[in-house]
Amino acid sequence: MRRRISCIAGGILELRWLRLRAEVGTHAPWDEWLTGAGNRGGTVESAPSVPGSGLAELNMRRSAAPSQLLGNSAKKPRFIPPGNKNTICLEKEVEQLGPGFKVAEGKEKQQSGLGHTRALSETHGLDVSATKAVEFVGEISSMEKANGENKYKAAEVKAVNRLNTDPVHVEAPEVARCKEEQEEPDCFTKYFSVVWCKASKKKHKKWEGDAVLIAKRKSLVLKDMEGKDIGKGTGYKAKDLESLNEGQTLMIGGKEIEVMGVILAEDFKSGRCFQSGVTTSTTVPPGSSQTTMKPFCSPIRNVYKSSFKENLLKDSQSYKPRHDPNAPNSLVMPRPNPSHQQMFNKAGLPVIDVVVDPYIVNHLRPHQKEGIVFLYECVMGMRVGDRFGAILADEMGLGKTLQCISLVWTLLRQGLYGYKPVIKRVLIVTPGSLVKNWKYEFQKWLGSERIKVFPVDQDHKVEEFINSPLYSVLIISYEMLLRSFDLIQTIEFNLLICDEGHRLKNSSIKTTTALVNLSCEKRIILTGTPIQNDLQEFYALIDFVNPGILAPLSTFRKIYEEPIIQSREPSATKEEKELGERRAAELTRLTGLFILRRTQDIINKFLPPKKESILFCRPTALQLELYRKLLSSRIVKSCLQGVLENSPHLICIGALKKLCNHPCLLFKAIKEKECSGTFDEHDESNLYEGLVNVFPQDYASTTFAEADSGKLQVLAKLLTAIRELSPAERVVLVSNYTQTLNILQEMCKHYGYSYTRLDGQTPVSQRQQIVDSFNNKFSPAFIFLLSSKAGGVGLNLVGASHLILYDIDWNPATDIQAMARVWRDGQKHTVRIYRLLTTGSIEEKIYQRQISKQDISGAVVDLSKTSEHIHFSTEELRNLFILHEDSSCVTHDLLECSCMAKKDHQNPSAEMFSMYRGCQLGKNHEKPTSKKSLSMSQLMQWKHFSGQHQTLDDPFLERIKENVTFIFQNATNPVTSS
Ligand SMILES: Nc1ncnc2c1ncn2[C@@H]1O[C@H](COP(=O)(O)OP(=O)(O)OP(=O)(O)O)[C@@H](O)[C@H]1O
Ligand SMILES: [Mg+2]
Repeated sequence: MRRRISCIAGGILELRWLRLRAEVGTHAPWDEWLTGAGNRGGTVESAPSVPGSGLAELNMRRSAAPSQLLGNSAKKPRFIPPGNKNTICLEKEVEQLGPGFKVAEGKEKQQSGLGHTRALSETHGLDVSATKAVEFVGEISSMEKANGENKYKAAEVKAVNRLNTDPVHVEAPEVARCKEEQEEPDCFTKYFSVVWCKASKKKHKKWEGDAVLIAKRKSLVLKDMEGKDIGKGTGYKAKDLESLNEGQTLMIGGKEIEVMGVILAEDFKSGRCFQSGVTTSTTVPPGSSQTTMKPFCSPIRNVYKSSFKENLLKDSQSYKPRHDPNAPNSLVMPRPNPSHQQMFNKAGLPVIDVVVDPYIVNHLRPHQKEGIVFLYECVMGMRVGDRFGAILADEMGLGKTLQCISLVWTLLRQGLYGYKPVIKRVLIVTPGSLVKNWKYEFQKWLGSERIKVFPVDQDHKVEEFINSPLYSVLIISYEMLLRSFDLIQTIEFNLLICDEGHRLKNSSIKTTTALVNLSCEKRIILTGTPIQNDLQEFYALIDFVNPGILAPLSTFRKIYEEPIIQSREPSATKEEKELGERRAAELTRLTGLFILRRTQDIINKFLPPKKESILFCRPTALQLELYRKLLSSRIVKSCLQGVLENSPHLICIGALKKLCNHPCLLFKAIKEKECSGTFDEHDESNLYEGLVNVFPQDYASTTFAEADSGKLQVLAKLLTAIRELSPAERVVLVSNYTQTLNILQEMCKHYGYSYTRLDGQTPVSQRQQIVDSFNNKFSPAFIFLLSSKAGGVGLNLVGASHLILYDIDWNPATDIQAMARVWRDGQKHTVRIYRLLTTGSIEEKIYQRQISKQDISGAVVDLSKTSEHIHFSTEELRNLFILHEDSSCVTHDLLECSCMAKKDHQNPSAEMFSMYRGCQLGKNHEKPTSKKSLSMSQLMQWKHFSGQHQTLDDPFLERIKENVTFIFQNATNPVTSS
């Protein structure tokens, strides 16, 4: 339910925040949570009992190995002696849904209006009226045998006898008919929901999946949730199989299973029992054995009907979580506080520990465990009252996907109050190139038996998801979502995950408005680059996940945006600065309750070494001449005089960037303009005037000419070096431009390098396949050509260990995104990243701007903008439109470092280098904590040297130094040898 705060005046808004603060104040502060103080983050070893709830500690229900139940007969699942008559009825149900089915209906009718005990006694009466407890032999429950089975049986027999004499027991006519049919003992089929794992003697079982067990006469068939046979066995005693009941374990085909509940024949036939979540919902708590007689729909609701409730609460001892909360390394979700219970557990159902499946927990990194707890608290409304949204903004590669998968799996299978799972259906919206990756990750972490997810593509339409009972997770691209929105709207989703969700920063785009209209209140945005633009975009993301939490936009702008922006102006007064900082701090604090961001540093220790080099490439003579000519054009001059109407400066910037990549791109643009024949004063043709004469007479844009571009020369040599020095390693080659990728592709052909390519033109359906086959170690492709704009986000390209960024984007996030594709979990080799910049050109200026903008770290937003939106002052343009021909690195010149004068800084170690006080811009103690948000002062701490030095300790750089004027280099997780 969307709730908007209708505060219009700032004062009211402040009041609202005060209230919010007060609500929030009941929780541990965010930083405390993160650091684990306040006992909130990470593994919760011993969940506190719920004060005032009147509920005792609840026992685990599903995951416990049978051995854990022994020694306390009260905790044991009840042993219900086999009832031949009943099984004959079931057989009828199976065979024809005839009399037996009627029995079920009739019984249901009888039960309604009766109390739990009475209903139970009827069931038992039906089961046992002509029998007594039987021995339980064969493979079944050998562990139970070994641990005082007799006592167990005795208790059960007693219970059964008591039930047999229950005076309220009345036989329905159908029951009598069952009794008559008792004479055919061997003929029955029963269905059970079970969990299974490979047979082992371990105390703490790790169940590997749900399954359906079919018991027919003396044989068993085990089917996974996709309906595939995963185990078979014969030679059991029919009476043992007939009497199978919840909590009992047995072996089948090398697998151990535990029975979770009985499935109606009808549910098996309709396939509903294979539907995700059904195993939980068709299973009733220990102590009740009436499942077989209940219609499928809403069994949980029936179980918790008010007539039952009291009994169940009293019987809370017999409730147990799906997984053992006390098992070593268990990840238990925080218990709700009393106010949460008051709000969300009006029925007073038992509070059950929610425990993440140990199958997945064992793979989780510490930060991922914290992330799962965080997400859980957010979507359960435990962090901010009545809000259920979260933004997981971990830096790239920290495994946001796995954290979400863990959450989804937990919520689909477990309930906090009673057994009803928290969610039933999940919608994951993601960029097209990642749809298959999500499916792959689900499989990677949960195997194929546990859950079936449905990725939408050309061949698999949303209708199929709607019509099939098998799926609980729909994965769809943003584009496809819009196309199928009418259908999507008809599905009730309980959790919405928007991967790379920063695209929702614009609240007026179709995708955002469509998603906002979905009536799903648990919403998660995943993004590695959360706020690329301004505070309004930040607001849009917040408002998407937690509608209304920040008050109306107009108020937000007055209270936050304006003071914060004002405080950053050079002309800001002391008071303005102070106000802006305080507002920013408050905004950070407030939003920090449901935004979690961890930097890549936290997984560095799990990753192999990374070496990052910024290579300043010497421009060719042709590039220099063209560059000069461009700068002397009338259009550039008018820009410098402040004539910026129609954005002529963007045309100039575009031309200079093309030239830096390769002169042929400029040549092509000139020719195209000539052909189009249009002309006006601020037009490109004005810029290109006379330029064509600078090109050689026979110049052709179609021919690949390595010698014309400084960066291309460096690239070609670098690839040759990689091929020779590390023939088994592969390269990702990134550009922001399709035309540049075409040139790089030509170069691959020229050198005979096998390559693969992913850009905006690549059909979405093929993207994951391209990525997968490249990552395969047997892939023949040496190079992966990647358009960072099209496919930079989210991809895992760990098949490569070298990544070359051929050009630079205004937005540092784009480049950081691209660079993170290779140095991530799963990478086995030392990673080498190279950024190519043309010395003295606009590329250096863009780079400087990138890193100086990242200096604004710590503020609530990174105010760097995408190129079209950047506002340039005339002063900035003047700086941008200068060519520094006589510098080997303008960026280094800016650092005012003394090393160039001394010429003795080649190859100092990072530590040694920090001793050169003359090289430090900042003070030593201001060393930044995150290497990711590189600033000018941090750059100073990188190793840096001119390409002229005689020996470089890097064999790859050694090969290219002739074409490189300067190098900055940084190593993370360095090893002693390069
Ligand atoms: N605990 C883990 N152990 C091993 N590998 C992991 C772990 N967590 C994640 N991974 C792997 O790390 C890679 C990166 O994870 P993922 O794609 O989820 O990152 P991300 O946070 O979504 O990054 P991005 O912002 O780039 O999309 C994947 O191949 C994933 O399978
Ligand atoms: Mg991702």
